[in-house]
Amino acid sequence: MTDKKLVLVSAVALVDQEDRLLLAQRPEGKSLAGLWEFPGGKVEEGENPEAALVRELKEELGIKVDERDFLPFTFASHAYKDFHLLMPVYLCQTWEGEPEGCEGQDLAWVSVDELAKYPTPPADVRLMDDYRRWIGSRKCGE
Ligand SMILES: Nc1nc2c([nH]c(=O)n2[C@H]2C[C@H](O)[C@@H](COP(=O)(O)OP(=O)(O)OP(=O)(O)O)O2)c(=O)[nH]1
Ligand SMILES: [Mg+2]
Repeated sequence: MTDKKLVLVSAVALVDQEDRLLLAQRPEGKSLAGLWEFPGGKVEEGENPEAALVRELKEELGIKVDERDFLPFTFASHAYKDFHLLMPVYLCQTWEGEPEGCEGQDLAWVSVDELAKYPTPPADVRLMDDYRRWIGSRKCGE
């Protein structure tokens, strides 16, 4: 049992044609500042996770995505000190526009070999392993 508040966050593994993953650095002043995360954010009241992600990617990265291009990929269920995070992560390889850090956040397109250089929030450690496995299995199938 837990009395922690459940926080629902939608996030994306945005992967380009060279198999690079887009990571965003959490800005100063926010929790977990400086760590590299999957772009996304909190699902608001009355929103579903896919609609929230479409909105967040427009706000944070300035790109247009179609929720039909979101493939359910993995999720985090992680106990932070003050809340419990539930975060579905979708895979998306199609979008319109060039991602920019619209909220002043730094962005990085990261190949799987470089991933270890980008420290992530604690909840993301296992997700990065899922991503490594996915890229690995794709490369074998080529
Ligand atoms: N977007 C995202 N959030 C993550 C990841 N890993 C992780 O622990 N989180 C946590 C950090 C925050 O506690 C929460 C996301 O909240 P946020 O502050 O970014 O939400 P938001 O974009 O809606 O921003 P705000 O309007 O609330 O400021 O989820 C991740 O990979 N991506
Ligand atoms: Mg966010």
